[in-house]
Amino acid sequence: MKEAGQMQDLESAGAGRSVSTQTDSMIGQIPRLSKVNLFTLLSLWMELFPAVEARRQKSQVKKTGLVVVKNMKIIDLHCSSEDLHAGKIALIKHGSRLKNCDLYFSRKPCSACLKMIVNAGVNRISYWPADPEISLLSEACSSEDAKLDAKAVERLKSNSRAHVCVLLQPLVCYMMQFVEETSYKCDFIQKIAKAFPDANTDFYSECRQERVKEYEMLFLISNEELHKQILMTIGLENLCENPYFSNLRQNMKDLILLLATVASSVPNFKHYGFYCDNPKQINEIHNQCLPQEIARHCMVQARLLAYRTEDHKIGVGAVIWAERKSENCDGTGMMYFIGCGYNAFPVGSEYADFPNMDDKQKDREIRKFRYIVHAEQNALTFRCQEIKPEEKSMIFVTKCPCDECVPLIKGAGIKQIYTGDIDVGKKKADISYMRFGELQGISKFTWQLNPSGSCVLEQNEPESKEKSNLQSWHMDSALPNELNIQDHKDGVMRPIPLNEELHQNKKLCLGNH
Ligand SMILES: O=c1ccn([C@H]2C[C@H](O)[C@@H](COP(=O)(O)OP(=O)(O)OP(=O)(O)O)O2)c(=O)[nH]1
Repeated sequence: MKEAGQMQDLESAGAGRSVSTQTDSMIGQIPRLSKVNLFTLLSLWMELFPAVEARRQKSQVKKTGLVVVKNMKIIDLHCSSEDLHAGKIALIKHGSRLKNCDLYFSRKPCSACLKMIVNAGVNRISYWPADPEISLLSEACSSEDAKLDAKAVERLKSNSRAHVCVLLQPLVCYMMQFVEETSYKCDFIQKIAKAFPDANTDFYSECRQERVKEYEMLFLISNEELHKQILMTIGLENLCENPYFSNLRQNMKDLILLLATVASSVPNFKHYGFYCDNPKQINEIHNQCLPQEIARHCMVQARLLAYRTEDHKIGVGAVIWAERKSENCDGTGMMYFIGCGYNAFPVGSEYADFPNMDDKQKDREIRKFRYIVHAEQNALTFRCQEIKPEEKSMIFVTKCPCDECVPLIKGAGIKQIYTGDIDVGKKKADISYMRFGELQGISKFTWQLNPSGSCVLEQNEPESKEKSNLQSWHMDSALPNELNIQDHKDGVMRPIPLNEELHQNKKLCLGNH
């Protein structure tokens, strides 16, 4: 089997650890997402980065997400824009620094991208085995150009030093169950569940189901025969036979389900979102909240990272982004990636090198707190870009930053924190969360009901669908009966009566991808 054989264990390759896959993927009691699957999931998720411009709907070129990895560390996240494919964006951004990098694409890249990235000396190109970037689906299927492109890609592949392959690993035992449980239990869902105890619909399951459907449409070819045809055209004929084909589809379905589950844990529900408690702050430009869809998108990235934790009790993920003053060539608009991390013991350590008990343990020497590196600390340490003081930089953390991390975030010059506030004000034996509440000089956006719109929301109102216009900035300073939407393009404030908005948004929304 040419490519299925490449579904190998990559954990130890470059990861600096000699532990076996099973030990590594089952730290203590909780299952762990493999790095390869994390990169793949993030590439799919980047394809869904909320569009800042009109999508290429009619074009045969599909939007593509891309994760750039060096030494098994994520160094950038991209998504194609109106003008540029993801591979070309990576080339523009990194040039020959792509040498020896591994690239994870949400679709097999077209020949125009492939020839450049191969030429830059990349080490490996992994892609999701469904419809490629130059689509072979629908009427376009018969397009001569699409088939020619697929052939050219094969030729480039066979003559290149880079390894062009499909890397999908089966999830470890109980991974899916664990992701389902932790997603449901996470702060974002629980806060809503507590506020609406009588809600007669299980909004979380509804969210999840809708997302599963949506992502299956996008990332899985429902007709198996058509899928086989596409695999044959893109040089994966060896995967068309069973059991390889059914295994491949099962792995794809599992990853789609996992992505949908994590994505629904930061739901687009009523007027819940990341809001600032201090309305005075938001008039300053550096303090203005991101569009909620983008904030949720980045928080889901952080939540995915948390499934790589080495703490057997709680996973924490953090991702840092910044906003340039002008448009970027990337499909992420003005946003660009700075770094990411999760809570883990120091790099190079082996499982069992360090104590891992929590503060309920009487013996202080065997507690984890002096050894585990926090998600924010890893994101700052392994960042691949400088944090520029003149730019709006922001960190998304799945858990409220603790007292050890708050001064680090501030000292690094990060302007905004997006997080939950479940532990705020808590003082535990070895870790406390007192400083976040008192923190000044950084805007804090915590998960809550929009403070300016909450007064008119009734418990049994239809769920609200957020406006998908990402060129609008939601402003917290709205009058009680209306939400002010600022058109970011022309700077004009356009008030939308809340009633009208609710009327437009009857259906529970799972995001507007
Ligand atoms: O800003 C932070 C705070 C904590 N952590 C990580 C470090 C450690 O791995 C875990 C500790 O979390 P918690 O405070 O919830 O302690 P616990 O002992 O795991 O849980 P609890 O005492 O709530 O039962 O979270 C971070 O990554 N960033």
